Amino acid sequence: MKKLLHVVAAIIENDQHEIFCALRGPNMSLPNYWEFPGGKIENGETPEEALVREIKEEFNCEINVGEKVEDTTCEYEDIIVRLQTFKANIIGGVPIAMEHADARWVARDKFKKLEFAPADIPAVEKICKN
Ligand SMILES: Nc1nc2c([nH]c(=O)n2[C@H]2C[C@H](O)[C@@H](COP(=O)(O)OP(=O)(O)OP(=O)(O)O)O2)c(=O)[nH]1
Repeated sequence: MKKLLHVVAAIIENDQHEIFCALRGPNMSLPNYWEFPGGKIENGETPEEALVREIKEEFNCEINVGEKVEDTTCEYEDIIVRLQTFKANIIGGVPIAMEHADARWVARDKFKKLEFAPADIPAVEKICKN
């Protein structure tokens, strides 16, 4: 049976209505794809707790997690990934990429230029409609 990875990601919007997006590095799994920042849920964590921890670890800032945006399951050759996305606000610090190759604020009309990871695409489409 394929292993199930449960992953969470944050849709963080600034005052200019741009969304914070991160580029996975060449040595990470799923290399060179853009994603909404987040990561794997650890044992005993709620999705919201995991998201707060991952954003602190990977982008050195504090967030407040808001409403759910999408819940997508994506089947790969070797694993199944369930990605839950939530809206989030920065409540402390300025996000900087500690592990990713790049991270930046992106306007919705520029999303088409970025190659997003497969499980992130339904969330991309949803927020581009709003
Ligand atoms: N956001 C997102 N993550 C995905 C997708 N497909 C996929 O396998 N993943 C995997 C890659 C990572 O293993 C995990 C995201 O968690 P993470 O950001 O904490 O991963 P990581 O780089 O620390 O972990 P890893 O390299 O050790 O696997 O989900 C996808 O389409 N979108």
